[in-house]
Formats: sequence, C-alpha cells, structure tokens
Amino acid sequence: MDDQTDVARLQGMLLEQFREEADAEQQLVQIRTLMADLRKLFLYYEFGIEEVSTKIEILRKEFEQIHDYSPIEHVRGRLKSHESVFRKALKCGCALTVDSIRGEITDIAGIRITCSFVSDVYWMAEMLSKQPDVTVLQTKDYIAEPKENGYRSLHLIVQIPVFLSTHTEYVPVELQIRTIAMDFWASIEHKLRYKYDSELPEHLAEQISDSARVAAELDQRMGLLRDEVRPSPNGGSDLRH
Ligand SMILES: Nc1nc2c(ncn2[C@@H]2O[C@H](COP(=O)(O)OP(=O)(O)OP(=O)(O)O)[C@@H](O)[C@H]2O)c(=O)[nH]1
Ligand SMILES: Nc1ncnc2c1ncn2[C@@H]1O[C@H](COP(=O)(O)OP(=O)(O)OP(=O)(O)O)[C@@H](O)[C@H]1O
Repeated sequence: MDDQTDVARLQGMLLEQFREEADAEQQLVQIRTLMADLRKLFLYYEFGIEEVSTKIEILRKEFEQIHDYSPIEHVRGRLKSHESVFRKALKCGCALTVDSIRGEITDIAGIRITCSFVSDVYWMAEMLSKQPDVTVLQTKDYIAEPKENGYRSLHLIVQIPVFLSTHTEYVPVELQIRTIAMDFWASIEHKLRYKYDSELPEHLAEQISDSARVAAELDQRMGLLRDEVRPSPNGGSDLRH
C-alpha cells in the first residue's frame, strides 16, 4: 500500500467516524479534539518509558557494582509516531478513537534493551517482571521459538502505573530484549525489508535466514565463553581481568 492510499484511507476513516457531524466545521473540531486527546495520551506513555528506563538503569548500576560488568550494552526508548499509530490502526482495523487505540495498540511506548549474552536477556526480563508495580500482560519468546525468517528477541508487554496529580494511569510498555547479535541481525533485516517493501527476493531471504543461524551460533559460543568467566559466588567477577 502506498502513502497516498494510506492517507486517503485515513481521511475516509476519520470522516466515517464523524459522519454524524454534517457540518465540516464541526468535523474539524472533532478531529482537533481527537488529536489533543492523543497528545495527552502520548504524554502518559512518555512517562511510562521514563519510569521503566529508570528501573532498567537501577538494575544495571546495581549489577555493575556487584559483578563489575554491565549486563546491558545499550537501551533505547521510543514513542511511536502518530503516523505509525494511525498506520497500525488501519492495518488492524481499529477505530480511530483514543479508547480503541489505547486498548488495541500496545507498542506505543517501547524500550529496546541490548545485552551481551542470552542469559542476561532472561535475567533482565526476570528482574523487571518480578517488581511489584510491574504487571506482565504478554510474553513472546522469539529466542526459544524464532520467527520463520530467523528473527530472535524476547518481547514483553508490561503495564506500569504512572502516578499523576489527579489519578493513576496504567501504561503498557513494549520491551524488546535481545543480544548484540540479535540486534545486528534485526537492524539489517529491517533495512532490507524496508528497501524491498517487505518482498525480499528469494536469494536475499535465504541469506538473511542463514545469517540468523550464524548469529544464533555466535550467541551460543559467546555464552560458553561467558560461563568460563562467570561471576564468582562471593559477588566478584573474573570478567574484569
Ligand atoms: N527486524 C525485525 N523486527 C521484527 C520482526 N518481527 C517483529 N519485529 C519487531 O518486534 C515488534 C513486535 O513484533 P511482534 O511481537 O511479532 O508483534 P505483532 O503484534 O505480532 O507484530 P506487529 O504488528 O509488527 O507489532 C515489531 O513491531 C518489530 O519492531 C522481524 O521479523 N524483523
Ligand atoms: N519496543 C521498541 N523499543 C525501541 N524501539 C523500537 C521498538 N519497536 C520498534 N522500535 C523502533 O522504532 C522505530 C519506529 O518503529 P515503528 O513503531 O514505527 O514501527 P515498527 O514497530 O517497526 O512496526 P509496526 O508499526 O508494524 O509494529 C523503528 O526503528 C523500530 O525498530
């Protein structure tokens, strides 16, 4: 589907939603209200990203202090763009209302955590999941069961409370936790898919799927090396040597 078709469909959806408002002026007011409500909702999601990022930072610093190495290579939080939310709503047939969007699109707030080792990926997921104010709404383990194209990552949708002056908002945040090798692969695959508009030529699809196997093997080998220098039980780590 090209951009123009998308825009036309979006316009159609908005007009359909406000068809009761015969007056074009009134329709415009309704659309402006929807956009203002969405901006407010997005601010709550931004707070959600900040809260979970703080949790991740605390876990990282504490782990570093105990073991003298970081289980996290990098963290990237992102708020989905309005355009991307609308496109997704179009794709899943969800109505363009704040209630439907918040009910059906759970990746508006997202954080990607890149770890060195597969064991660190599961450690991060476990540490975050067991915090009392975190509710895990969904887990998709694409490491245990990779996607057909070879995509691997651990996905969690967690819900956290955001305490505001008048009420508490419960915000879903999509966590994508993966190793450097998984992230490298996903980044290249994403670029290729974008370039070929999701229709990868067969020889490239084969190569990307083969590269996924190599990346998985690299993770396995690195895991074995890590076991050689596993943090000692007294809390010190041999990785600093
Ligand atoms: N590069 C890459 N990223 C992927 C792939 N599959 C999933 N992702 C990422 O993970 C997100 C969520 O994917 P899923 O957990 O499969 O969720 P879904 O609801 O089935 O799929 P979406 O409609 O894409 O959100 C996507 O929006 C991408 O950011 C893949 O094959 N390649
Ligand atoms: N949970 C996440 N955390 C951090 N970055 C993310 C997350 N999900 C996607 N991204 C990145 O954010 C950018 C914008 O992604 P966007 O949300 O528009 O699309 P998408 O998640 O890839 O696809 P879709 O809308 O089909 O789910 C991309 O670079 C994507 O890799």
